[in-house]
Amino acid sequence: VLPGWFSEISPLWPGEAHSLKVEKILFQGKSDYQNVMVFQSSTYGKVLVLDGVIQLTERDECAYQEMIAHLPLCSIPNPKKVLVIGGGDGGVLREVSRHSSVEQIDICEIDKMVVEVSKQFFPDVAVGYEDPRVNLHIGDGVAFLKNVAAGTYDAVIVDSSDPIGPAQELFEKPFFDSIARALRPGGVVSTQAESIWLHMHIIEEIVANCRQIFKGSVNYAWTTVPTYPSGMIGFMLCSTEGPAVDFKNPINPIDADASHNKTLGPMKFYNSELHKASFCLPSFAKRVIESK
Ligand SMILES: NCCCN[C@H]1CC[C@H](N)CC1
Repeated sequence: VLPGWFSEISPLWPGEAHSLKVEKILFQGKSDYQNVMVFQSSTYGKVLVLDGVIQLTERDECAYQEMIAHLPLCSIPNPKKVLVIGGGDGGVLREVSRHSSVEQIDICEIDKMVVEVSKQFFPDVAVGYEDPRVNLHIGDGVAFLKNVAAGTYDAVIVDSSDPIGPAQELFEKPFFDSIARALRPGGVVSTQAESIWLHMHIIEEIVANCRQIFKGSVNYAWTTVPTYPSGMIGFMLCSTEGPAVDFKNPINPIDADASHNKTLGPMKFYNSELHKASFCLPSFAKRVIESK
């Protein structure tokens, strides 16, 4: 390791490693599930790292949190009940809370240390927990979904880390089955779906599973996140059988003047044009994803 630099080395992106200059290590701990670290970077603000993998930086977290939340929620009229699996840093909660139609936001995060560390070091991200509609459950998302009554949610957002470690089973078919069961007809799911530059095989398998399970529509969208491997990351956007959902046509714009948007400040990344553009794919990815 170069003095003063953090490099993100992982078997999930062999032969490459994004690096950030480190000013100061702010926290290092080991939870029941993973190593947790926070450092002050020179140019991306504070950085949250789990098992050596960058989860978010203050400078570019907006891209991921806003897109994973607003791509599904702006595609259906009046989302009321939303479930977040993972997302312990609170950033997705912050974005979901911008939707005034939402009445209930359940979140199931397996690692309590992630919640506590985010509240301590990333207050502008963990602000999502301050919304009275939020109900925090600490536990395994797989078990949580087994106890959810069928058809409960309008939207489920799976803000997971990578399929290595605690999040492994959040990429497998039984989990997608349990999401489909928890959604109402025409309900939507948005999941972290890795990078077309690095994980085309993982994406191919996820798309094949989703096509079997989600009989509405199945789409892959993407965004740029400079500090994620390959500088981008994608999402699966799927809907269950029922009222048709056209993810590429954001029918439910965010109520920009809603009171909670005053406390949260304006969005930094998401907008309706970018919503539409995010489903446009390079040919090598289109060939695989749209043929499945
Ligand atoms: N809410 C924080 C986002 C966590 N998402 C993942 C972190 C690890 C990355 N390699 C992929 C995205």
